[in-house]
Amino acid sequence: MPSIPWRVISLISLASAYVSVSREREWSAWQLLSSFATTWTFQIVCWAVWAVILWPKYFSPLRDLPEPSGNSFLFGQFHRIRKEPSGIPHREWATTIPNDGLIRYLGPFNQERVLITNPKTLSEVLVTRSYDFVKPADVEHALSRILGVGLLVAEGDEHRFQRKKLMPAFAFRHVKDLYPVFWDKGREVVEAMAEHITARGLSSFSSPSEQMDPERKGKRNSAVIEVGDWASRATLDIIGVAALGKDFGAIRDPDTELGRTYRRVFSPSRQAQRLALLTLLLPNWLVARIPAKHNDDIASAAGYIRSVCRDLIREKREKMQAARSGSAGREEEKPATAAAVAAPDVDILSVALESGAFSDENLVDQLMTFLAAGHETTATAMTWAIYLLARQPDVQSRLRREVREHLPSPAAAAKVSSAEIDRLPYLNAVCSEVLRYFSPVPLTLREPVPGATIRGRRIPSGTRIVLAPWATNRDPALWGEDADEFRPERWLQGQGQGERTADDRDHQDGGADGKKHGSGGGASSNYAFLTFLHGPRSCIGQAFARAELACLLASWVGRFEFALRDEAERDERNISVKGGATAKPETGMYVHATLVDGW
Ligand code: HEM
Repeated sequence: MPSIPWRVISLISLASAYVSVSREREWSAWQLLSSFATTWTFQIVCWAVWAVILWPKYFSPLRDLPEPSGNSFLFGQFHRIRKEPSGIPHREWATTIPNDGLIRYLGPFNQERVLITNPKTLSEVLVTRSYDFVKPADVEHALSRILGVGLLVAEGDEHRFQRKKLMPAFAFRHVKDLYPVFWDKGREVVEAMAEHITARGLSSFSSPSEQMDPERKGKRNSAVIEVGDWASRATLDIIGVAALGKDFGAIRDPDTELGRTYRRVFSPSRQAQRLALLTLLLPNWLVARIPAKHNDDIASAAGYIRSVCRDLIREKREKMQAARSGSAGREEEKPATAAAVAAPDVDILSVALESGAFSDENLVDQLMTFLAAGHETTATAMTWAIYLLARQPDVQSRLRREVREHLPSPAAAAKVSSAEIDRLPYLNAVCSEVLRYFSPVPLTLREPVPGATIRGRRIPSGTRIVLAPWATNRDPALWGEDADEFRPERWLQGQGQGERTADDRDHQDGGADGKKHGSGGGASSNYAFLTFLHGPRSCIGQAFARAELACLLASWVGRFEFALRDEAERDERNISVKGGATAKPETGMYVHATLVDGW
């Protein structure tokens, strides 16, 4: 749907109102206003009929594309999209509607969306013409209110510049230094969970005699936990230490001011969703100024986190200057936590500061971006990982055996290096399969710049381009008939046994710089795995996220056995999934966690 030409409509209305009242000998401001309002309303109605009914049905150059049936008159497939988790209808359409890489469907007010379904069209949108497809204006506006113009929001040359300067901080040769940070935080969260489990296990026995009963002793080591909460606390601390050099302390205390403020900014409320819907009708700047609680909250909470980032940058600059001038820094300036000690100045902020390419304010934007992009994504991957392992105990046991055989127990307080994690084939296969099977980001959107084409077909401005990992990652045409099975073994087939070098890692499938795409998992194309996208706008944190997930998963599975609390959830269709930027269980993921001795 072409976007509403607010300015043109308002200008025409003003001109027409002026002409009509100026013919009168005497006229009042009220007459001018009412003439303006009448012309304005008339034009909006004409525009609406054109854009909502005539354009998509009779004039759009996309109207001959295959599309799902059962459109509502004004809302296309919107009711279904709203009712089902993001990506599920797309998965069905991609596999059931014959298509040549493009499927059109209609959204609210018959806005046109184009789902990109095959490797040829994906490669065009993501790699060869990547800069012709930008973030939709409303998405960009919502993000930039909080994040400023960081890497996630920047477009064109600004994006190219930022990406080039930040790449060294996310290249594997730097990420490998962060493995000990990931492992340390894995150890910390495992310890905290173990304490929680033993306390909960005990409290479920009411009398002291019950607590002493040896038959019930085993049960003291078991409790129901909500995986998402623990995962989210662990990944918040990790992104804090690894990106900012600041420990949020969320594992120890989930209710710190910073933690609470962070949740206010980054967890969308119902009101946020309603305001987002309003942007379909009103300009973004106007919606942002509506005096609603959400708008106030966002402004104050984002302001607070930005001020914390500013302080961190200042401290870090001072510390670096002191180090350069030969001073080791005063005792009280030294990092407080074990994790921070393990990572003196390997955090991403330090590397970005060293590059000298960013102003302090732009560095704040980048830090906000890493907090937004790198926290809930990995926490969501952990949540699904534990669910899938609880559902498939054979996979879980095999993984536990591998971990216990090759890695030190968290109790040993030993350091773990990248080489130790990366040489565990089953751990890496399980992580890849989790990321394929339940991609944390179910879908993402783009809009064409004027004149953009896909496979020679002009894509009108305002059309939404939909990239759906939840569809592509499970497409049998790309993965084979077992696409809908969680089968880590697919990543072991034909795997070279040699250890990968830093160069290999930087250029792996969908590599952080998007140069080269090696296929894996037995898929027929490199583009079959869409979790981190591909090309210049692929996830820059891919190597970081994979390493973090592997370390967390290894420490959790080594220490605990997980089993489903609710057997009905064995069928994933019984789990209601919350929409938003990441797709996770709506009411949390509750599992039985039992401490396993001997490690
Ligand atoms: C499993 C975890 C993760 C997943 C599934 C994931 C997925 C993605 C996806 C799909 C995008 C593209 C979004 C779009 O353009 O529409 C993206 C971009 C990005 N991600 Fe990640 N991400 C993960 C972890 C991380 C981490 C840990 C960081 C940082 C430490 C990070 C930083 C970024 C940044 C900065 C971008 C913007 C890149 C650009 O536009 O050049 N991500 N991520």
